[in-house]
Amino acid sequence: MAKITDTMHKQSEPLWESSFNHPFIKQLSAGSLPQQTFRYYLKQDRYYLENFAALHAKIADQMDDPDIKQFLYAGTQGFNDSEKEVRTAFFQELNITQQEINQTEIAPNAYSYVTHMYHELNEGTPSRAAAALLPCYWLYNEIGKLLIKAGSPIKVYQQFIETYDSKAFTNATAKMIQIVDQLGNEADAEEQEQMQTAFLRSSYFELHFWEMAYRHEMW
Ligand SMILES: Cc1ncc(C[n+]2csc(CCO)c2C)c(N)n1
Repeated sequence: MAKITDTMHKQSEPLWESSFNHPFIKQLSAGSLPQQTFRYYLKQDRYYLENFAALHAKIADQMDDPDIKQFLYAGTQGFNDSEKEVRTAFFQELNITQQEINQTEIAPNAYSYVTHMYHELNEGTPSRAAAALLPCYWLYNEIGKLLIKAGSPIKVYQQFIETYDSKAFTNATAKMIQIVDQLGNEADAEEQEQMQTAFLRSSYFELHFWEMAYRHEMW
């Protein structure tokens, strides 16, 4: 039987291609991305990351498999220990203060993406929610691998790229793919389709996250 993640990857290909070719990504690599745009991205991403981390634990609570549970709980912990630390360093380098973070109004796409993930868990199933988390790992890992070859002349942009090409992150992505495949195998046909839809929608929101930052999207 074909792996559900292969189907998901294929279905999302046009959206992912648009992410790879988005001016935000192109300019991040070239070093021409305005710092204001990156600052905007980081402030919105803070909201996303906090919810993303919290969701790992909420999904883990509802999983039966002890390995999956452990990986997801570690995801919450890992975010709190490492990803947040990397971002704190970025905030310092770009002079983003706590006050500025507190005053950031959450933009439409960041709000919609987070709401979508909660919807998949609260109105759907833990397997659908896990599928909604996967593009976050997988797309960023593919972007990291694509961009690392050329790198970026701007230090923070280079550090950003390196985070997503790292061995630890590549391993976490592989594990998350394996988890979604296992959950896909255990799901019936209807839930498999819903998992694919959750993945596709997250891929859409990932693409629009770049667009949101690039256009400084507001309500
Ligand atoms: C919108 C958005 N999507 C994906 C990521 C990447 N990301 C966030 S948490 C995490 C798991 C490991 O820490 C990964 C890969 C991001 N930062 N922002």
